[in-house]
Formats: sequence, C-alpha cells, structure tokens
Amino acid sequence: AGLPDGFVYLREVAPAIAQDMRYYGSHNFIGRPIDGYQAPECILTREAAAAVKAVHEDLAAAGLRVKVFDCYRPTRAVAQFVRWSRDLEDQRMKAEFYPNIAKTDFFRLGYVAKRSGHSRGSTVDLALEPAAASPSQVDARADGPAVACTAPFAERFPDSPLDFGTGFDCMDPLSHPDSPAVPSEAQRNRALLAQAMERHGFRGLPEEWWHFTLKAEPFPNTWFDFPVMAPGQ
Ligand SMILES: C[C@@H](N)C(=O)N[C@H](C)C(=O)O
Ligand SMILES: [Zn+2]
Repeated sequence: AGLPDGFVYLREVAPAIAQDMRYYGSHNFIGRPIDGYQAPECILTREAAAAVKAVHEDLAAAGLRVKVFDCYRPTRAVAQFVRWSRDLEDQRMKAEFYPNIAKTDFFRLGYVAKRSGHSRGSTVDLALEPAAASPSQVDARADGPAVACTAPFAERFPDSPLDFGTGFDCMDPLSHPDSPAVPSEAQRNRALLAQAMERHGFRGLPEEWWHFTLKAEPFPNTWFDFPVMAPGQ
C-alpha cells in the first residue's frame, strides 16, 4: 500500500537516528500495544523528517544522536487513549508513568491531547543520547520492578544515558521543560534539546520536555488515521 503522499520512514531518511517506538510495545503509560501501531517505525512528513535529521546532524558534532519515542500517531491511537482514561479500574502503569496525578486529568493538564499534533505527522517525541551508546547498555539497566518516572536518574527507567529530569511520557509537573525542580544537568540537557529543535524549526510544549511540532507543518489541518506499518508490509 505504501505511505500517503508527503510521508516518509525516518529510518530511510536518517538511519543513524535511534528509534524506541513505545506505543508499538507495552512499555508505555497504558501498558499494552496501542491501536494502529503495527510496526516499530517512525513515520513523519517529509519536512519533519528532514528537520529531525538536521537536528541529529547538528548535534553529532557534540557526540550525540537523536532518539525518537513517537512520531506520526494514528487518530485511532488517540481514541484508545481517551477510552483508557475513562477506565478507572485500569491503573497498571500508574506507579511508573503518573505517580502523582489522576489519569482522568491527563487532558485537562495538557499531557495528552484529544486531537494530537502527532496525527498531523509533523510532531515528534524525542531525547538525545551519546552517539556511542549501545542498546544493550540501556537494556541492561532496564530490568526490575516499576520505578516512578519522577525518581532520581540512577533509579528510574533509563530512556537515555543522559538525564532529562524525568522519564519519557512522565505525566508530572517535573516534566515541564522549565521546571526548576530537576537537577541542573537535566535542565542543561533539556535546553540543549530545545535549542537544537528550535534552530531547525520546531516549537516545544510547556508540559513535556520531549514533545516538538514543526512550525511550518505541511498538513496543519489534517488528522490522519493510516496505520503505522513497516515498509512493504
Ligand atoms: C502522550 C504524549 N506522548 C504526547 O504526545 N502528548 C501530547 C500532548 C499529545 O498527545 O499530542
Ligand atoms: Zn508528543
């Protein structure tokens, strides 16, 4: 079937960018694979993929690489987030991803959108890691019981060997990019990421240090629902 016109696989544009597509698997705030994610692939509009690649190349000089967690998100996935938020029995991932807030407050507090920019294809969730980091180095620290995403860097799940102050998708005020309550090293890493993203045309979100949208997005008024599939699938 192929991708709709205007969309590309990030892997084909920038193979050196790390991909840890959290909504394909179960290590996410719901705790199960999310509707519409049929492959662990980052899909973006051509313009957004080129801009993320430019960020990656910009930071390579500092020995860093980009690592993406979510890219294009089908609207059926967003619909699942909304349904899940109403199921108060299901709190399986609370201890790790939202230890201090109620899941019913995710939308009001800005941590999840009922109409997400991700579905327009030019929004990306990402962090940075040392270019030399191997997946096995990260995996080796990932075993064990759930630890709050707000816990100190050495204790919580290692999304990246760099400290960004909280884990990815940590629904908590500590994830606000300008939070003064995270360590100064995390504040510096957030600033490094945000400044690089802004240099290449993205704007951030006041609630989440990892979430950025391309300002000149090519589909500002279209929310897509094609599934995330592997090339040739
Ligand atoms: C769910 C989280 N990764 C995210 O992307 N939040 C923003 C607000 C969104 O849903 O668009
Ligand atoms: Zn996001």
